[in-house]
Amino acid sequence: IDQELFTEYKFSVDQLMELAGLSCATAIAKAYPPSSFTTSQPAVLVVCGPGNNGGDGLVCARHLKMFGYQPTVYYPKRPSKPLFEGLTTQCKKMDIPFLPEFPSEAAFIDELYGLVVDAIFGFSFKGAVREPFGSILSTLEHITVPIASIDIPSGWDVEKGKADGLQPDMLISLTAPKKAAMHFTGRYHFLGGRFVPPALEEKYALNLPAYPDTDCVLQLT
Ligand SMILES: NC(=O)C1=CN([C@@H]2O[C@H](COP(=O)(O)OP(=O)(O)OC[C@H]3O[C@@H](n4cnc5c(N)ncnc54)[C@H](OP(=O)(O)O)[C@@H]3O)[C@@H](O)[C@H]2O)[C@@H](O)CC1
Ligand SMILES: [K+]
Repeated sequence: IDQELFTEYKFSVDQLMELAGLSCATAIAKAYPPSSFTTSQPAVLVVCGPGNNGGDGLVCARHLKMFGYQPTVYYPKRPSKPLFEGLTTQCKKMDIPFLPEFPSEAAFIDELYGLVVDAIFGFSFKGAVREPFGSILSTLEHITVPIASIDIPSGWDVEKGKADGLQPDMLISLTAPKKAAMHFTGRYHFLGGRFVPPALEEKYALNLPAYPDTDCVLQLT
């Protein structure tokens, strides 16, 4: 589906990433309004990985800032591609800080942020987690503030999940929930990425639920 959107339907990655990231920020704003934060500011740590899932995270951070949150980004592995360089510059010009190092202890994250956005890996993740993401995920497994995972909880097998892995409070499935979403036990499951043309939805019998009105997200649970 991903391939066809680009090759046959002629969407660019930037277009879909913008809609995906906007969906994520919108879903977060619905589940965790700024008033629900116990930190003095609605501070959010957005952890971005090296692929398109990380790109969704950068777009999400920019929209969160627009919505009145205080996002901070951690982006340790930055591909030298115009798309990611552009998204990084856009965030910096929105005064979104980039952390030079990941907090060494889970307690530091709990103290400074009210929410963590997991934009590390999406549907192309496979095999054993390589550094620096192994240590980052180990720290995230010990935080107590909620985690909102974009598309798939990072470190999970895309189909089978990971019983002893990250247990996010929120999952924002993009386009359609992946098989691992069956193992999600957090409080909020949203569907986002309202950009699948009906013909494509039909071809793959996606059977997507209807989005309400003009909303770009739909709460599933
Ligand atoms: N149409 C759609 O559906 C849309 C999808 N979108 C989004 O794109 C996401 C898919 O993005 P994607 O394909 O770029 O890959 P993604 O999952 O981010 O990760 C790959 C990166 O991780 C790395 N890596 C892999 N395994 C690893 C390991 N074990 N340990 C360490 N590193 C590992 C791998 O590195 P490499 O193997 O190349 O070194 C590569 O750099 C999708 O989930 C959704 O969020 C939207 O943006 C737009 C519309
Ligand atoms: K993720």
